[in-house]
Amino acid sequence: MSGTLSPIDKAKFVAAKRAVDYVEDGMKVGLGTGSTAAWMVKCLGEMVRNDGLKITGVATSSRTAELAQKVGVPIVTLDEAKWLDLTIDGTDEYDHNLNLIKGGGAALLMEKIVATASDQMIVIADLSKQVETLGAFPLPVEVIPFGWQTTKALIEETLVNLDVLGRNTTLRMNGATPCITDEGNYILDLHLRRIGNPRQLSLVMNQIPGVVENGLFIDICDVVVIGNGDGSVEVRDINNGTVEHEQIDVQETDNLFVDIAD
Ligand SMILES: O=C(CO)[C@H](O)[C@H](O)COP(=O)(O)O
Repeated sequence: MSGTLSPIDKAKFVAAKRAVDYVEDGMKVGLGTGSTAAWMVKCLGEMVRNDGLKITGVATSSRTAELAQKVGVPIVTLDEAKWLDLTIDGTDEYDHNLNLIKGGGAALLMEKIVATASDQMIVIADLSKQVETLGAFPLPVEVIPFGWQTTKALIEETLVNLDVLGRNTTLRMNGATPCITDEGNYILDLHLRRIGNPRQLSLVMNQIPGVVENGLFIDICDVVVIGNGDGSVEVRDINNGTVEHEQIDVQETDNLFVDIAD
């Protein structure tokens, strides 16, 4: 399989492969959403099936729950698990403080609830997600469908007084109809270009009636594992300030996932 992996898929795969080293027998693990997180779920499935790893997963979306079931990772609800040892998830952007923009896959609400209910959050990414300042990726904001245009107008009005460059806000579509999240809400994408004060923006957004949650993850992520197309990974731990480099042997995993689609 390694021969068929594009450099970007290899980068995502090796990040996932390194991140699952954090998972130990008996852990309750939050399972993120997206193409990078899907590699992590497949890696965990392989560990459950082949190595007898015993874990309980909590999925951050219906998509991830389906994949977990397919690869053999047992799933419970967050209410059943109550508190998690670890969450591993992808991201759309991360900065030097490991603050994030998430929600490109419309799962930000469940992702934030699950990550916040975890002792540790590990983000898996490739270098294209690294930014000096958050905001080039449009900030997803989950809103209640009722009165969404009023909520959108309020958000745009509020942005005038905040440290951002852009104010254009668009309703995320799925073809001809609005994109609906797993919780039955809409997503507004805020094209801010540069977010000067992510902490303030996050707090202010969540004060607006109709806003359920925003995609800024502030002080939630502990570790980022950055994968590269050559199979190398960098592991940055924000709490102890360490940076480690490793090479992942992709050949060992040949044909692991050939029968498993996302
Ligand atoms: O936040 C997310 C989903 O809501 C994803 O983690 C984020 O969009 C990254 O996805 P990918 O790994 O496919 O680039």
